[in-house]
Amino acid sequence: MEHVARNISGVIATNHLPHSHLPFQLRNPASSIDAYQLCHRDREGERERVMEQPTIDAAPTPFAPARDPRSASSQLALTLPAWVPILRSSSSLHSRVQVASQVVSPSRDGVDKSSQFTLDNIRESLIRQEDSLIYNLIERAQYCFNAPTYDSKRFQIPGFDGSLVEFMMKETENLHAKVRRYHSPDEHPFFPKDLPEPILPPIKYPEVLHPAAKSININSLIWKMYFEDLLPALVAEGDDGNYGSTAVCDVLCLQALSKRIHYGKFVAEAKFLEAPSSYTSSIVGQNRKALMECLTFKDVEDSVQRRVELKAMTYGQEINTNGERTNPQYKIDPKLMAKLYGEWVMPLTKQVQVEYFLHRLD
Ligand SMILES: C=C(O[C@@H]1C=C(C(=O)O)C=C[C@H]1O)C(=O)O
Repeated sequence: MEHVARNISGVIATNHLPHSHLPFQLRNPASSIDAYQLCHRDREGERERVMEQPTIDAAPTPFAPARDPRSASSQLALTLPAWVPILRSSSSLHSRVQVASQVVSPSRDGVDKSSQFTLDNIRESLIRQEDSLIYNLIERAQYCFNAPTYDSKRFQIPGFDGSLVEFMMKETENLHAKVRRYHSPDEHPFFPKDLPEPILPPIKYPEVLHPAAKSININSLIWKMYFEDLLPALVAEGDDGNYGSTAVCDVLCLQALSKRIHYGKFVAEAKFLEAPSSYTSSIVGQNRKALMECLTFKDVEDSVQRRVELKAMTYGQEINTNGERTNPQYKIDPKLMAKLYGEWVMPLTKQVQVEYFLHRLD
């Protein structure tokens, strides 16, 4: 019970403390899913004690980053949102930008907006998210296309009119909404209509994005791209009967893609803060083409593709206990992974950036 009591005070304390007072010893710029999994793993041994808890505040916070349970001060980190690593101290001193740098002390709403928010830090988070995305796509690639998963007439789901994958996504989002996933500014539902209210109290997020960011959600495009372009290129044709597993994998892939692509909002904000004058006239003139040119860094895109290909090679090989490769076949074609990034992931991320820039001066 003592441990849980500390958690409760952690929740209360972080709601009142400026973020600069929080221990930024977070491990990885983990994605929400990663954070959930890590949190869950960290707490595995404590499950019984946590479940004894009578109050809802005592529940583990899924969208907070993982913490080191041995560190007393890390208790406070429990309620930080998963994307907070982009605000953490960075060893890289290049292109450091202060958000609302005129705010030097915590504002009255208790949020310190002077935390570091740099393009380097955001790019680091995008690099970390590659791991989640590649792993999820590798998992999906073990199954065939499995068309019945996407056929709205194939399964009779009581009270639901749609395909198995739509059902899985909607039910998953309903559940995750209850633990406030979609209150986090880096999370976007595919089916935003009729989501339930969270059962957990709200978290106060630092307001680093322009308020117009809330209205940008391109998940319908991501959904279309995933099923029409990406999936047919990724998996073998045919039907192996694993429709449930297929739908579970699709949900994870779509969520990882959505998070990565909507991170474009943070990328765009950091780019704007670094060089507002480079973007202002294009924003005023609502010039999409000029914005796209200005926000594009070809050298960064090339290195993203190279790294993704190498990661797909590394994660997609079978090795024995001597560290030797046992199968010459990769689980997923590394070149295909680089192509997926080049043709879909990066262009959609840039599309989000353009949408954000267009409203940056509203
Ligand atoms: C995300 C960025 O913006 C653009 C999009 C990229 C991407 O999606 O990986 C990479 C480089 C840029 O052309 C960035 O500059 O890092």
